[in-house]
Amino acid sequence: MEKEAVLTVSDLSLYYSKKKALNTINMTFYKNEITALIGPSGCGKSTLLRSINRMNDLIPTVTITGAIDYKGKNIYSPKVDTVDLRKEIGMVFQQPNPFPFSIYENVVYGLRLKGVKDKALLDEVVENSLKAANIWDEVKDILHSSALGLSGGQQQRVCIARVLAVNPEIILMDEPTSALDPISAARVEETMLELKKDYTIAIVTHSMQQASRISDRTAFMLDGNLIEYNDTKSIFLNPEKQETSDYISGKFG
Ligand SMILES: Nc1ncnc2c1ncn2[C@@H]1O[C@H](COP(=O)(O)OP(=O)(O)OP(=O)(O)O)[C@@H](O)[C@H]1O
Repeated sequence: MEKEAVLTVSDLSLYYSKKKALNTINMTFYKNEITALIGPSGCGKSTLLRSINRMNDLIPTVTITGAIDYKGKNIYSPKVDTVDLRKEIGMVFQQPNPFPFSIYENVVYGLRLKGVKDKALLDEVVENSLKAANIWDEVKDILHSSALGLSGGQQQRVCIARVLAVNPEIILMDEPTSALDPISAARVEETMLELKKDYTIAIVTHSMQQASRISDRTAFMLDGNLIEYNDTKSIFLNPEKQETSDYISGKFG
């Protein structure tokens, strides 16, 4: 069955001042899939990921050409409200970044900003988001303790719950497990596999094992170019391009 496209990147180029970091990228992300972006350091993975919810707009030297179509609109159209966009296309970072508040307040942060006051509703969102992020059982009795008291892996799952609480469609994850120990990383990977039933996920990873374990599709990037994009099995078992083959066999990067 044809997969449903959620977001399409068309001829996207991005400069930091004069440095070209993305060169005419074309790719489509599909619903309920995990798409991995791989490639050596500096190839533009994080830049591409951050372009998908316009995080690069926060950098004054950035210029962008091309388009990213989401729900029939170019997200770079001046009419798009980036605050709303970043709720629909949420982001989880490499370093878990909980706010210095309770676990509960971390999860409801986005809803409080929207002015939601209904306690029963907030309680429900907290429970559902923490359950979906695979951490409810560990924190349900300490919801009002500081999130900073949790382990790194638990903090990362609370950050995932914070993203889920505002009901996103797409979750962008920039090396979400690289700061975690292997057991915590495995819990986050399990969480991602659960989440893809309801969400679409794009992940930047340095770990080819991680990409091959959890992603449905993999994009290999080099020097700002998208070299090859295919289902993950094909990329790892039968790459079409020599550069892809060299990278996955560890010849560089
Ligand atoms: N804020 C910035 N200002 C200027 N140049 C930047 C900025 N962010 C990234 N770059 C440059 O753009 C290029 C792509 O960087 P990017 O972080 O997207 O690569 P990456 O593949 O994610 O790397 P890594 O795997 O090391 O995180 C690099 O040459 C980097 O130095």
